[in-house]
Parts: sequence; structure tokens; C-alpha cells
Amino acid sequence: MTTVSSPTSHSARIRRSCLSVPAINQRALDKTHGLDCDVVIFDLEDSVFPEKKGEARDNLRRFFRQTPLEGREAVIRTNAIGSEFQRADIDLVLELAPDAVLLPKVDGPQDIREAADLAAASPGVRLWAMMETAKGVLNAAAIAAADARLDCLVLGLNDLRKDTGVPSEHGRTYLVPWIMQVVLAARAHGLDVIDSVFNDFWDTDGFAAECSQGRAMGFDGKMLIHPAQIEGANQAFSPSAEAIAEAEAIVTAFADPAARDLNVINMNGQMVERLHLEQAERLLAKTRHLTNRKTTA
Ligand SMILES: CC(C)(COP(=O)(O)OP(=O)(O)OC[C@H]1O[C@@H](n2cnc3c(N)ncnc32)[C@H](O)[C@@H]1OP(=O)(O)O)[C@@H](O)C(=O)NCCC(=O)NCCSC(=O)C[C@H](O)C(=O)O
Ligand SMILES: [Mg+2]
Repeated sequence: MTTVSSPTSHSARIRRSCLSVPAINQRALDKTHGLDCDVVIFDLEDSVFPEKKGEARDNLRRFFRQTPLEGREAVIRTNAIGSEFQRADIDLVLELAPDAVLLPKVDGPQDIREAADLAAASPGVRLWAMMETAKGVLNAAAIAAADARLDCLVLGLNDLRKDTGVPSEHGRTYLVPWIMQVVLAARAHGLDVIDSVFNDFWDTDGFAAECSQGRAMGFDGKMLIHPAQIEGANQAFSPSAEAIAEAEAIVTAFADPAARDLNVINMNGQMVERLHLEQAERLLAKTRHLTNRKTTA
């Protein structure tokens, strides 16, 4: 896992692009090593036909044994809590010890606690939760507070649309209040939060617009379904040149001896406080981390 030190409550892990790879698709699994995504989510759930679940688990066994991922987080998405497949999926997680297990269709805090109990033998494996049911969104705050191992919420709008009857449309107008509730719940409990997949992977403009909206909503990154979406997500969720320049100016301004005992300063007609300094330092740490990663790749 890649992290950068953070002076603020929620982490500054790099999770801009979280690519879902169907565990049943050997060709796609083979491809992951050459892809520049920050996280690989190995999917045992919706992308795997029920009769193929065992084969998909075997593929992951082979994959983890032969060619572990370097420098990226490895996450396994299991089948739903209480489904006939989940026990075997969790056993696989205990066997392979990925960085995290992604639990789909989480309805409430009890689902997280049950999964934490099932995975208790591997305390290093963190928990991620898909927020994709009406009950899950209503219980977002309780879910986010459910267990210290919970690390990240991932929005799942395909299932949420199915559950609520809200149709798919650009801009996600009627979903915005629920989406923001998930972001708020994550932040209130120091978790990362990842935006939903964008299904139309040929529509690059639509994808870029949704990444930009997700960034403005406060997401850390986006769940992806196709390698063609990685670059756009990495770009959208990396600090922009303007944001870096502004952060550097804030750090420089507070480093001035004249600002030593000031909590608030005037920067070209803008009020800037020490909380902005903390944000600026965090952004610069993330930028340094990304730069180092590029130069060592
Ligand atoms: C959607 C796809 C089925 C399309 O696949 P395909 O027809 O093979 O596309 P391409 O021909 O354009 O593929 C080009 C090459 O790229 C490889 N590929 C494609 N997708 C992936 C991937 N996800 N990871 C790695 N590699 C990938 C192909 O194998 C081709 O390789 P090559 O032949 O060597 O050139 C497919 O993209 C796909 O299955 N995507 C992921 C589906 C998935 O994971 N679904 C579950 C997550 S969605 C979700 O979670 C929704 C959420 O729960 C909610 O409720 O919202
Ligand atoms: Mg789903």
C-alpha cells in the first residue's frame, strides 16, 4: 500500500484509480501488472457467473502465488454478506491476505462487524464497504463508524439505481444528496471514499466530466471498469498545477518570520488560516509521493 504522511484526520493514501478486474477473466488478470492504476479490485461478485465462482477463486490463488502486485493495493471483492458464496470468499481472503476486502451491498454496521469477525484471523486485512443499497446510504454514518479496520467506502450507483428506481443520467442530479451523505459519513470517521464506476467506457468526455464532478464532491478516486479509464482518473484525482502553486505559496507565506505567531494572514486579498496550511502541506506531500513514484517506476 502507498501512503503519505498526513497532518489531517483522513488519510492521504493514493487511491485515484481503483480498477475492477473480474477474477474469472484470466486475460484481464494477466494485464494488471502493466497497468498504472493505484488499486486493483479483484472481483468475485457481480462480474462472475454463479457456477464460475470456484474457478475465479482458483484464478486468484494462482495469481497471488505467482505474481504479487507491486506498489499497488490489492483488494478482493467478495460476494454479499449472507450469500452462499461469502464464506468461501472470506476463507480465500484469509489465505491470500490482500491489502483489503471489499464487502458489497453493506446495509448496516452489523454487516461490517460480522465480516470483521469472519476475517479476525487476518487482522492486517482492512475492510472496505460498497455503499450501494438504499439501507446502506441511510445507515452511512453508522457503517463508517462500525469497526476500526474499516478504511474506505466505495459508492456503487448501478445497484443504488436498481434499488431506488432513479434512472441513469449525466450529472447524477437526483442522486447527489445520497452521494454527498456517503462522502460526509466517510469524512466524519476519517475514511477514504471512492466514486462509483462509469459504465460507458467508450464515452471519454462523459467519463472526464464525471471524474471532475467526483473530485469536486470530495472523492479520493474512482472505481473503474476498463483500463482505458485509468489515465483520466489519475489525472482528475491528482493535484492540479494551480493547486500545487497555491499550496507552495501558502507554505512560503507561513514560513515568513513575520507570520510566526499569526493564525491568519492576508495573501493577495485572500484570508488564509493555518487550517489552509495543513491542507497545503497535505497536498504537497501527496504531490511529492506521486513524483517519487513516477521517478522510481
Ligand atoms: C466491460 C468489459 C466486459 C469489456 O471488456 P472487453 O470487451 O474485453 O473490452 P476491450 O476489448 O475494450 O478490452 C481491451 C483489453 O483490455 C482488457 N480489459 C478489459 N477490461 C479490463 C479490466 N477491467 N481489467 C483488466 N483488463 C481489462 C481486455 O481483456 C482486452 O485485453 P486484450 O484482449 O489483451 O487486448 C470489461 O472491461 C470488464 O469486464 N470490466 C470489468 C467488469 C467488472 O469488474 N465489473 C464489476 C465491477 S462494476 C461494479 O462494481 C458496479 C457496482 O457494484 C455498482 O453497483 O455500481
Ligand atoms: Mg454493485
